[in-house]
Amino acid sequence: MSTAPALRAFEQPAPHRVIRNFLGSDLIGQLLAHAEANRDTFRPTGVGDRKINPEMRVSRVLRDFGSLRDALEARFLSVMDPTVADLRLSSFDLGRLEIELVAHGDGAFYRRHIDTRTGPSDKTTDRALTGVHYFHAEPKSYSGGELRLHSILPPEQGGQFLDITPEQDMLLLFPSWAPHEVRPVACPSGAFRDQRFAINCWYRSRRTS
Ligand SMILES: O=C(O)CCC(=O)C(=O)O
Ligand SMILES: [Fe+2]
Repeated sequence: MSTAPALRAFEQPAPHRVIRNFLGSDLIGQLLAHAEANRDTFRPTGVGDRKINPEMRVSRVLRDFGSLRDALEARFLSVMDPTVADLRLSSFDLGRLEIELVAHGDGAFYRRHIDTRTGPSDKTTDRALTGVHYFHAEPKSYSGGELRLHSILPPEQGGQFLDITPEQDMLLLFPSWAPHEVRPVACPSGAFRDQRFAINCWYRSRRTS
């Protein structure tokens, strides 16, 4: 099928940016310890207003970062403006950061979605920019779990995708409207500490009307 030139951008995966060595090994160590100490507090993740839907999403989430929250928020905030410029996104007025820690164990996944539609409803802000920061215990003991970044157009209409493999201490940023998915994870040991950990950070834009 031939696509009108104006639609070609919709065949490409959305713009994205990768920042390596984002938090440093000290903070990674503290995050792993925090995750392990709170392993029983992780809850099944939901979609939309936290509705659990195991056809769509399987993983567990912790929203309490304890004493690590301030350092994490400062770090995520520091890359917002350069990322908006780098990805040529429309600038927005930050309402708040939404952060959570997600553990994907053996068989976990998240099917294709856009983050502007899957978050909790909030009358004053909307998710504008998504950051996903990956970390894991060494040696890395899971495989799969690639972040698949899709184009706006589906594959039947010429849409393409790109798989990004999570690396230790890597931050991936993309616009929250970009369709994406988490490919299934294999974590054969079954140990909690071997799971695929990711901090989701949504930069929420204040609504103007
Ligand atoms: O863990 C990831 O790579 C992305 C997770 C995600 O898409 C989400 O929680 O909305
Ligand atoms: Fe997402």
